[in-house]
Amino acid sequence: MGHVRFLTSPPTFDLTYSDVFMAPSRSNVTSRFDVDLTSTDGIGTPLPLVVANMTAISGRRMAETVARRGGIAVLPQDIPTDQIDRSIRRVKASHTVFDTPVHVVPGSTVGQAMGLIHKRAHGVAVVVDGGRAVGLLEPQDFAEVDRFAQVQEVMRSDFLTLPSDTDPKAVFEALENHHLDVAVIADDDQLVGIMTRKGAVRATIYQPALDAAGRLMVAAAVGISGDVEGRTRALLTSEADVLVVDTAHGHQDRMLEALQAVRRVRDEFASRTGVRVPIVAGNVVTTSGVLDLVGAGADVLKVGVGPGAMCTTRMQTGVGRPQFSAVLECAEAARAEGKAVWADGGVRHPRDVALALAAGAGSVMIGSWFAGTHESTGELQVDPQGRPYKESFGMASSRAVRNRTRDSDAYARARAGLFEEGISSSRMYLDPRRPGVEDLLDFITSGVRSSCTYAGARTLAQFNERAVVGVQSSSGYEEGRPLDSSW
Ligand SMILES: NC(=O)C1=CN([C@@H]2O[C@H](COP(=O)(O)OP(=O)(O)OC[C@H]3O[C@@H](n4cnc5c(N)ncnc54)[C@H](OP(=O)(O)O)[C@@H]3O)[C@@H](O)[C@H]2O)C=CC1
Ligand SMILES: Nc1nc2c(ncn2[C@@H]2O[C@H](COP(=O)(O)O)[C@@H](O)[C@H]2O)c(=O)[nH]1
Repeated sequence: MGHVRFLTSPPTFDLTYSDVFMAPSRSNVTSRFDVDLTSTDGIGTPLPLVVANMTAISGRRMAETVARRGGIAVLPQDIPTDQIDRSIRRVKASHTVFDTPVHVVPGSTVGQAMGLIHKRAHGVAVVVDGGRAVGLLEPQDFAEVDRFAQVQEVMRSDFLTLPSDTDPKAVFEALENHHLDVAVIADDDQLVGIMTRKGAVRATIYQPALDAAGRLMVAAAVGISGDVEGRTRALLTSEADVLVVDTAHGHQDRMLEALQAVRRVRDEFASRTGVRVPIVAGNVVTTSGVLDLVGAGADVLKVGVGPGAMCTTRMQTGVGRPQFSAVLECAEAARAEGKAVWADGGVRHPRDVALALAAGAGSVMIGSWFAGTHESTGELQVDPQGRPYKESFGMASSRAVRNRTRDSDAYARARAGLFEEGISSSRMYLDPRRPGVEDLLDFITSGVRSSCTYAGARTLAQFNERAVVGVQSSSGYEEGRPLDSSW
C-alpha cells in the first residue's frame, strides 16, 4: 500500500487539517454509494469513526447508536467496572437494526415522558404495557397538558406496527404510504424497537459493527493508574470488543508497563477463550512513540497531543504537534510495523475526517463534536435564548481529575488538582439541523464518501494511496468557507 502524495514538495514545517486541501484526480468511481468506508485499522468496523472515551460524551446510548451505523464508542476509564459491565450488556442486548425506543408505562406522568423523550433523536416515546406497545407519544401531544396527567390520557393508539422481519425499505414505503414518521416494530405483540423514515434509509446504507456473535460492538478504556490488570480482566469478562489504554503522555515508562500488563492479561484471556481483543494505545505523535508502544503490545496507536476541543495542553505546556503531520508520520511508522493508527481529536468538519483518513488513519476519533447530540451522556439544558445544549468537559480538566481521584485521600486529591490540561465546563449546542449523532454521521460520511470519489478511491486503502494533498494559506482556507449572508 502506498500513501498520500503532496501536490508540491512537502513543507519543512508541520501541518494541521486547516493547512491542507485535497486536489481532485481523474476518477472511475461514478457513485458515492460505491465507496466502502470499512476501517483499515485491523479491527475493521464498517465505519471508520470512533467516539472518544470522554465521560460527558460516551455512554451506552451513544455506543449503541453509533455501532448500529458501523462505528464504535469507547466507554471511559473513569467509569467503574460494574457500571461498564451493565453498559456493555445493554449495548449487546440492543437490536442491530431497529432503534431502542424511549418507553414509559400508561401510568407514567407527562412530565416523566417529557424528561425522557430527548434522550434519543427519534423524538417519540412508546407507551408499553406488559411488553406490548399500547400508545405513542410525540412532543406535540404534551402541548397544554398538565405535567402530572398520565400518558394514557394523551397517547395515540392509532400507530403503525410492523413485524421485525420487515425489510427497512418496506418500512420506509409503509411510512410514506401512511404519511407517518415512525413505525413501531413488534413481534407476537411484544415491542422490539422503532424505525423512523431516516432510520429506514440509514439501515439500507450503513452496516452495523458486529462482534463474532452478531451483537453490536463496544470498546472500553483502561487508564495507566490503579489496578490495570484487574480492570483489563473485568473488561474482557464483560466482553468489551476493543481495549483502549489511554493517557495524556503515552510515550512514558508507566504507559509501557501498563500496556505490557494489559497485553499479558489479554493474551491469557485469548488462550483460554480463543477471543483475541485488539489493544489500542496512546496518545503519541512521533515515530519513536509508535515504535515503543508497538513493542509493548499495541495493535493500534492513538495519535494526537493537544488538538482536542477541550484541550489546554498546548497552551499550558507548549507541547503537542499539528494533527495532520502527526497522523501522517505515525500512520507511516505504524504501517511499517504492520499496525494502524486512530487519529484522535481536533475534528470539527467532515473535511478533517477525510484528511485524517487520506493521511493514513485507520479510524478517526471524535469527542466534542458528538457532545452536542441527544445521545451524549449529559443532561439536555436550555440557555436563556431557548437554545438546547449539553455541558461537556475535558478528561484532564480539574472537574475530571476531581472525579477520578474521588477515592484518594484529601492530600493526594489536592496534589492532583494542581495539574489541569482541560476545560472543566463548555456548552456544546445541539445543531438544529443535526441534533442527533446519526445526523452527524450522515454529514461526515457523505463528505468522506464524496472525498473518496474525488480521489478515485473505492476503499479507504485506495484513498490513502490516491489522495493528493496541497498546502494552503489561511486565505485559501477562508475561501472554502461558505457564506450565509452577502459580503
Ligand atoms: N490527547 C491529548 O492531548 C490529551 C489527552 N488527555 C486525556 O485526558 C485523560 C486523562 O489523562 P491523564 O492526565 O494522563 O490521566 P491519568 O489519571 O491517567 O494520569 C496519568 C499518570 O501519568 C503521570 N504523568 C506523567 N507525566 C504526565 C503528563 N505530562 N500528563 C499527565 N500525566 C502525566 C501522572 O503522574 P503525576 O500526576 O504524578 O504527574 C499520572 O499518574 C485521558 O483520556 C487522556 O487521553 C489529557 C491530556 C492531553
Ligand atoms: N489535553 C486534553 N485533551 C483532552 C482532554 N479531554 C479529552 N482530550 C483529548 O481530546 C480528544 C477528543 O478531541 P475532540 O476535539 O474531538 O474533542 C480525546 O480523545 C482526548 O485525546 C483534556 O481534558 N485535555
